[in-house]
Amino acid sequence: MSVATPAWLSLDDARERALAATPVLTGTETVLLAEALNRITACAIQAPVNVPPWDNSAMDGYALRAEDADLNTCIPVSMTVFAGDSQIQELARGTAARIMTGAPLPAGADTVVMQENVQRNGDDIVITEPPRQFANIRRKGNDITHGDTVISAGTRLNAAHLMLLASQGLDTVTVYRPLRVGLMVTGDELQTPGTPLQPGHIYESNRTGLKALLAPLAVSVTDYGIVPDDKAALINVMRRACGEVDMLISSGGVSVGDADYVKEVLESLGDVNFWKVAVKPGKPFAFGMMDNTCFCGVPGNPVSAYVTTQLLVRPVIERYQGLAAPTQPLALSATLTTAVQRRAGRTEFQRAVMHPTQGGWQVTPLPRQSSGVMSSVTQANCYLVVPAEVSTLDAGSPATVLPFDTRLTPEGVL
Ligand SMILES: Nc1nc2c(c(=O)[nH]1)N[C@H]1C(S)=C(S)[C@@H](COP(=O)(O)OP(=O)(O)OC[C@H]3O[C@@H](n4cnc5c(N)ncnc54)[C@H](O)[C@@H]3O)O[C@H]1N2
Ligand code: MOO
Repeated sequence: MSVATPAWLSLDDARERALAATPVLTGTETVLLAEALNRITACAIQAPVNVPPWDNSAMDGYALRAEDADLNTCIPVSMTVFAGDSQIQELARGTAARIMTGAPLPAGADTVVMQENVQRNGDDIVITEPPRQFANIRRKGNDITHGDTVISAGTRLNAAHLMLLASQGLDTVTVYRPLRVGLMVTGDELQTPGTPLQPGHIYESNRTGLKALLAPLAVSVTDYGIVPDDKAALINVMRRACGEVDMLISSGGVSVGDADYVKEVLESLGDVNFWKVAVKPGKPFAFGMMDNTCFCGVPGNPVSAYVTTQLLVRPVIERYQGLAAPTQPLALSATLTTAVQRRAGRTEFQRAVMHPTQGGWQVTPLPRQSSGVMSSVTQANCYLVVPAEVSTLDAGSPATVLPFDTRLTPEGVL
């Protein structure tokens, strides 16, 4: 008897299909560096100046000609140079200049001896360690040379990029305009936090989590609120979003229940590119286009919404924003402390705790993996990835883990 294969895309295929259908922003704007963190450069940036702009000292000490630096010989100190000094005289032959870190190197000097390697006797110095030519000198353009491409187009600007742009004397940068992302959740049972809970209701938490996941991506979010399980209401909000945002993320109502209308409404307003992905949690994820607005329908179960936003929505946002190279989660190998038994078929992202040992990382999946159990996401510090075709992983076998962060919460969160 043949077994029908489910019409689900693999996670990789789903991601590829979503990325292939996603447009790239064209609008750009010039913003102050102070407002540019996490924005994406719209063009390559060439260095307007050399860094450093001139040869300068890397140490507090004495600048001189290396050939004059005979050990145990008294060398007169003929001048002093501070950082910020200009119009510096040439260094007289056979003499040294007292020099501070960052001060321009006087013409003629070709080495700096740090003051710890010098004895100062009144107006003279005696060198106790022989200096190499060009030691302790930061050469003009050594860090960045005028005209170099310092940042390429499609780069998400981090703190280091902003520092580098500032070192170039720039106070603005041209970036893609913010991606306009709409967020809606659907469900008659959903109630805004901060109000007394009504019978049959639960507190709505997905918008809070998704907004936080989107925050580092520097998108501009329009909150379309809680939409009832009602086709007309969904059509109304989704049609409005079409004219207002580049991308709409909806949560809930995307499975097969009698009040799950999201996919049907997407079909009526645009095209469903795919629905259902072989991923756990997150199977009923839907992707499509409504005119030029990209649509991502994440499942309502909180963990499913959270995980699919990380796995599928984030790459789509990055592509749409103009990021040149999509980001990849850091994947490490860890040894399983306990066996994993499960039904094969979907790539599974289990909430787990990883910790360092002398032999490398170990990983322990958390006991509660239901997609409604958000508390285990807060207790985990990584996902344990179980490949789609695998039903058993033995204790002691290697497994792939995706740390939530580069700084892990220590063991003890359990
Ligand atoms: N017969 C089947 N039933 C279900 C299937 C299936 O294949 N066959 N798939 C299950 C899977 S897997 C998932 S995931 C869920 C997803 O369903 P929906 O996207 O339609 O989500 P809802 O039914 O609207 O909600 C599910 C669950 O999550 C709660 N929820 C929804 N939104 C929020 C929110 N914003 N904040 C907090 N909690 C939320 C909701 O109350 C439900 O308990 O379908 C399975 N069913
Ligand atoms: O795909 Mo669902 O997220 O397993 O509950």
